[in-house]
Amino acid sequence: MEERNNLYPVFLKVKNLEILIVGGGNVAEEKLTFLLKSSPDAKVTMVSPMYREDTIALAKKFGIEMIKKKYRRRFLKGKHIVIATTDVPDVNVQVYKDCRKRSKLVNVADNPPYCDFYMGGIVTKGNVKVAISTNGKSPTTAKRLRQFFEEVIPENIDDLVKNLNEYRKTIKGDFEEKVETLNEFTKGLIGKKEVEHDQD
Ligand SMILES: C[C@@]1(CC(=O)O)C2=NC(=C\c3[nH]c(c(CCC(=O)O)c3CC(=O)O)Cc3[nH]c(c(CC(=O)O)c3CCC(=O)O)/C=C3\N/C(=C\2)[C@@H](CCC(=O)O)[C@]3(C)CC(=O)O)/[C@H]1CCC(=O)O
Ligand SMILES: NC(=O)c1ccc[n+]([C@@H]2O[C@H](COP(=O)([O-])OP(=O)(O)OC[C@H]3O[C@@H](n4cnc5c(N)ncnc54)[C@H](O)[C@@H]3O)[C@@H](O)[C@H]2O)c1
Repeated sequence: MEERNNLYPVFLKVKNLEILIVGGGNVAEEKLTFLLKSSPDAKVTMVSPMYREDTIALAKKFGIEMIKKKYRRRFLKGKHIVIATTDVPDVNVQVYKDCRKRSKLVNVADNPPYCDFYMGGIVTKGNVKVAISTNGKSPTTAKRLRQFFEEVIPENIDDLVKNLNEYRKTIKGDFEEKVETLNEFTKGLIGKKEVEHDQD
């Protein structure tokens, strides 16, 4: 069987979730930067005895709580998602074990066997978001694809979404009729006159 990405993507309301980042170095800063780029309203706490200057500035800007201590199990309390980024492999593995034991989602950054989930390449255009994964095989490809889609997805894609959202409210009929009307109306968008499987 050919290899295939079986990961299931979800779009988390991180505004309502508690995220903990363990560590405050380069990797922590990279993960935090991309998290906040996608989701500036994410609720994040960091725990680390040392932070980079730029990380402190970023944390201040986005209201992120910073605890200046070494990781302890008790810092997991109330957290839903945990990202471990320290330069001490044993600490990262301990975070992983502590989280698994408590059924918390955990990602040891850049360490696929110790990840319940992977961070993705993310493109946001208004209400539209595209997330990219290479199944952990090539983060560089995820980054390049992200850059590609940032270029090709038109800035005004959000106008279309908003217009269709308004139009959708005005359509009469039952659910099936509405679906049919919306599908008919948007056929041209994918550049084909005939769409064979309209529900796909
Ligand atoms: C997408 C992105 C999101 C983010 O970080 O938020 C992300 N990595 C990014 C960049 C990036 N990371 C690395 C490089 C250097 C080039 C290289 O080494 O390849 C570059 C590129 C660069 O910086 O140019 C180093 C690296 N990363 C991982 C490993 C281990 C391994 O591959 O085995 C190593 C080697 C460590 C070592 O050598 O020791 C692993 C993971 N990195 C992932 C995500 C997950 C898989 C995502 C997927 O399924 O594709 C996964 C599995 C786990 C995770 O961390 O979640 C972000 C781009 C964001 C953007 O630009 O939009
Ligand atoms: N820098 C990179 O781009 C890169 C790329 C691939 C892999 N890595 C690996 O990832 C790891 C982290 O790299 P980095 O560049 O972020 O390191 P770093 O030295 O910049 O940061 C490590 C951070 O972990 C914190 N830390 C150490 N012990 C801790 C503990 N007990 N509890 C909480 N925090 C603790 C430190 O205070 C520091 O903030 C390293 O093992 C490195 O080899 C780094």
